[in-house]
Amino acid sequence: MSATDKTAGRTAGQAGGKAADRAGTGQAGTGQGAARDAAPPGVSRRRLLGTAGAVGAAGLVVGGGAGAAVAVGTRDEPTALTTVGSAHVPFEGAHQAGIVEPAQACGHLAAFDLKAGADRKAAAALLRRWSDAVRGMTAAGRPTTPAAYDDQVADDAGPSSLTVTFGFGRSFFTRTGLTAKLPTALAPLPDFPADQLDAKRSNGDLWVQVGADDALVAFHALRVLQKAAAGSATVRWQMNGFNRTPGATDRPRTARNLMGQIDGTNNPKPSDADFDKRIFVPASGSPDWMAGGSYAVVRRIRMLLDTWDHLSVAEQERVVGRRKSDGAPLSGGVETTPVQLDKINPDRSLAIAGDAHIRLAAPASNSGAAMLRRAFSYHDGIGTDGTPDAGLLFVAWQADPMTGFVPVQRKLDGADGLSRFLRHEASGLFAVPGGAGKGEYVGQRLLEG
Ligand SMILES: C=CC1=C(C)c2cc3[nH]c(cc4nc(cc5[nH]c(cc1n2)c(C)c5CCC(=O)O)C(CCC(=O)O)=C4C)c(C)c3C=C
Ligand SMILES: [Fe+2]
Repeated sequence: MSATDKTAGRTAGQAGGKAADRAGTGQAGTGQGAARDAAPPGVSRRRLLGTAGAVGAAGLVVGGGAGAAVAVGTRDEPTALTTVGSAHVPFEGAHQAGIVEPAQACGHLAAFDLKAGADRKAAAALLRRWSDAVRGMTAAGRPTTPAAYDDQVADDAGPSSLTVTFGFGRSFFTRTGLTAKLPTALAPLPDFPADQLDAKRSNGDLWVQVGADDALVAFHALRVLQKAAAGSATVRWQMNGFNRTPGATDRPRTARNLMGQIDGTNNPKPSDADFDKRIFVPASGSPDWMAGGSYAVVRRIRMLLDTWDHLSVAEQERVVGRRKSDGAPLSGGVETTPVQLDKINPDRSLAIAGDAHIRLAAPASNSGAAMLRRAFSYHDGIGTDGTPDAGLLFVAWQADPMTGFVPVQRKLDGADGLSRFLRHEASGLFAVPGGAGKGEYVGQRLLEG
């Protein structure tokens, strides 16, 4: 089976409805793990054993004898990539890649500012260079990188589900004289009283989200973008994140965050009737260049882990409203059981506490407001206060932040039980246009329309 074949299987396994030219939300049962974890039918036993390290080598002796081990080590023929390396996500599509696909194991978020004098034409040329480079790097088979940018860091790997997603910050429109095309939905986020934001690590003219299931592939992609930006834009900030490695769990499971909670369960699903409406700007939407696009709210949320870890598991569960072991709501059932916010315990207390995170964040508590959360964890060592500088690179996707992130964060800010253990340290809002068609670059309708 070729890399493309495997990808076709992966995509079909994830497709859950209308939005699903690329689908899956990192939820248990959406098929992400099924595709990533499945025994790779086209991968030879030779390859499996040859890459399995010490454990594999031991297995080899038991299963195939020492002679087979020698054969693996000495035969000089190309071997198939595992499914992790060969899985690829198409660059072209109605929506940009990196929104509905499950969050990969490695992620980089970066904002770039245009250099003084870089105008609309320079920005268009940059987006063209970036799109062409990403088109090559995400392709099936052996990814290609424009020779001028290539450092060969990702040479031996496949695309590894690489996605690169581009967005425009509010300042981009002033810098390029495109204020007539500024979306209303890109109005600055309101000040949330509990925020402790660092302006230098917030916002920016252009935003890039890189995700891949291999750390070298993700690094390489960001490095290529940075080189392609030379002369036009410089990095304003960069944040590096991670998730669990595909195949690390016994079956597809929803991710855990650094507080140990199962996080992502009640995300909108591509199979939901209103998924597209909630997450993507419709074809008839305004401005027209945002058709098929989405708005990304990015928050670097530090977790006060030393304080959090002092709570008992029962206290931690009360704060969130879900069981830590399996993510089941405290109103009963299993992880996927709908939450019953009005459930009363025998002692007449609320099963989901009045200030529980899932009560205050639920669409039912926010006039239906919903967003697609697709986060990476981060760990930047120990902070100056001696505690882990770790938390969540929270990325929320929605058709309009005013019917997604904003009302929910207004409700949560300093008020839900979880906010006592969090600190919002950086923030950004970006307009992410629809995907590029064949031969197009991302943002072409904005920059040439
Ligand atoms: C403004 C939006 C949100 C912020 C900021 C946010 C931060 C945040 N959340 C967790 C952990 C969990 N969140 C969970 C559910 C959940 N969170 C939000 C919104 C924000 N979270 C929503 C809309 C929901 C779904 C609510 C529902 O409909 O039930 C959960 C439970 C599992 C799940 O459904 O995903 C956890 C756990 C952290 C750690 C965090 C900041 C670091
Ligand atoms: Fe949350």
